[in-house]
Amino acid sequence: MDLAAYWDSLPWQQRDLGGWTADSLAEGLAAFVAARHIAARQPAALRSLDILPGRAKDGSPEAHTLHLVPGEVVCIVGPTGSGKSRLLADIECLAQGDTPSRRRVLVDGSAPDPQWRFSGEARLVAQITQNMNFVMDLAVADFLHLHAESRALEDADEAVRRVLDAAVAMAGEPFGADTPLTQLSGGQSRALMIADAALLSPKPVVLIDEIENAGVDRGRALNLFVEKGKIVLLSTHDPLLALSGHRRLVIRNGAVARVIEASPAERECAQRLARFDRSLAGLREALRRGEPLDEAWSRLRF
Ligand SMILES: Nc1ncnc2c1ncn2[C@@H]1O[C@H](COP(=O)(O)OP(=O)(O)OP(=O)(O)O)[C@@H](O)[C@H]1O
Repeated sequence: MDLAAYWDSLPWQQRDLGGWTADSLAEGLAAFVAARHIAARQPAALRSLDILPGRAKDGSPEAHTLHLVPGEVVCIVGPTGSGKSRLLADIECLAQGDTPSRRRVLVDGSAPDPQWRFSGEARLVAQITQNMNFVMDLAVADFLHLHAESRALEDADEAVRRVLDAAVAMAGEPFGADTPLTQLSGGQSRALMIADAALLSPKPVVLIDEIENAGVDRGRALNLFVEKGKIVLLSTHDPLLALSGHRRLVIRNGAVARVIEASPAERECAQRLARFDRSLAGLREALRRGEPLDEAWSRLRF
């Protein structure tokens, strides 16, 4: 039953409230409730996320405690099946010793408010995976407008334009405001999700599971999150992407086995690796254009 109908069902004497009509009072109350509800749903500015150690798959204790702060990109590496997605899932649900790993996640140093764990809107975490896709039958700009308006942004048009520009800059193939969401390629969809999560979503933590094959400019995507002060955790098998964070977690047998901070020597190696990667991308492009490999190879400068 809505508020106006409830008010109408009350005895007449109780409705005499100095000039308020049932409708205007119900409207006011509804606005008040909505405002409180929206305020309660907004995650406060996050200062830190701590991941307290749990147990490996064999039950042995995990050795590392992790302290993550806004603007930090943490990469997660490890063999297939080692537990990278489990770690992301623990963060996504703000685990409290109630997942197979028994990890606990603290928000600003304390156990999180249960509503941040269980209400979709109030969650602190946005997640982007290789398998995600849009199912709405809307044009890109209409979707972004809906999101901007639901966030009650003052200049929704400007916000939509910024997300669209960032998404197009990240995607290999350009697309426009009028492109239907369902016609975006995998890479374009991922680019739009990343730009939306970075620039429109209030969620302070972003989890990314394998975006490497999506045709997205990954360096640009990560910078967008860092500029917005998000905490980013990125699980990957791609060596260049694995080296792009401030820290790298090595997962083995279900537990964080090592935490590596990139040394200056490693950063230099990473730059050389990036040059190899560009050469390989050039070869790939030449093959796509139908060039013989030896001709493309002769232009390479390692
Ligand atoms: N600490 C743990 N305790 C118990 N089970 C675990 C633990 N860590 C991971 N697992 C389980 O091991 C299985 C494989 O883990 P997960 O899917 O996270 O691996 P992954 O590293 O993401 O693999 P891939 O690279 O193939 O995606 C899952 O069923 C997961 O729930």
